[in-house]
Amino acid sequence: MVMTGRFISLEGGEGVGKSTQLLLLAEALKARGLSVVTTREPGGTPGAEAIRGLLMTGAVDRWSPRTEALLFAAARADHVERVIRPALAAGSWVLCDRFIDSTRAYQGVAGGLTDDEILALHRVGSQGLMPDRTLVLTMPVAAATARMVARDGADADRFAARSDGFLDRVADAFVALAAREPERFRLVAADGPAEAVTARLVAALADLTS
Ligand SMILES: Nc1ncnc2c1ncn2[C@@H]1O[C@H](COP(=O)(O)OP(=O)(O)O)[C@@H](O)[C@H]1O
Ligand SMILES: Cc1cn([C@H]2C[C@H](O)[C@@H](COP(=O)(O)OP(=O)(O)O)O2)c(=O)[nH]c1=O
Repeated sequence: MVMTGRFISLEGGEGVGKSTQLLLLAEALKARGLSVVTTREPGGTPGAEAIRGLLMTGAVDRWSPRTEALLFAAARADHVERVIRPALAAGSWVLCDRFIDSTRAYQGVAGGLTDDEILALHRVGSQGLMPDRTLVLTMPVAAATARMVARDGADADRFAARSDGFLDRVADAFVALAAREPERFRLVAADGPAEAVTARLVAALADLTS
């Protein structure tokens, strides 16, 4: 009998180190003999990557938060159906760079939709699939923005043009979501060397790996 895998999402604002840590955490889990699939949102399938292209390019006001929420939900539905559920069913752990809590933070708390509206879209699109553990990387917005500017330079996407106030609301939203669901969430400090952050993330999964 194949054991069902665990579904882990990595969350936090831009530049906190999610993409970096996704790869390092995958290596750490593989070293423990686990089968690991890494993926990201928006994206993870050809269809969802096409929707990502619509979301990430163009003027900041190209889409309203309500339309964005629908596009993210549609991309997520394809990703869940074609990649995440099959991988979990096959016994793999799935590490996902952002998931539903990004929609709750960006389009919800910062964008003005209610949490109920976003969770309703998630029920329709993805049958309400929730991660087993959500790891939120936390660091001051200014420090994360500095990392992001160093990474992207002139290639910044639509979302990178958001005001500091918007990014502060996003960061606060993740902390508030974590406080409401302490079983699922862990807040993990994102400062210091990458290897130190990975060790904190592994520790935050200890109850799932034992
Ligand atoms: N622990 C760290 N210390 C210093 N720089 C880091 C660290 N982790 C990631 N970076 C760098 O910061 C930038 C943003 O990291 P990235 O993983 O792309 O973040 P995110 O996916 O959250 O936007 C990248 O240039 C990355 O190399
Ligand atoms: C998944 C998701 C992402 N986003 C935003 C957050 C990011 O600004 C952008 C793309 O995410 P991402 O590629 O992870 O950007 P970064 O590496 O800079 O963190 O999309 C939402 O607004 N809602 C969502 O549901």
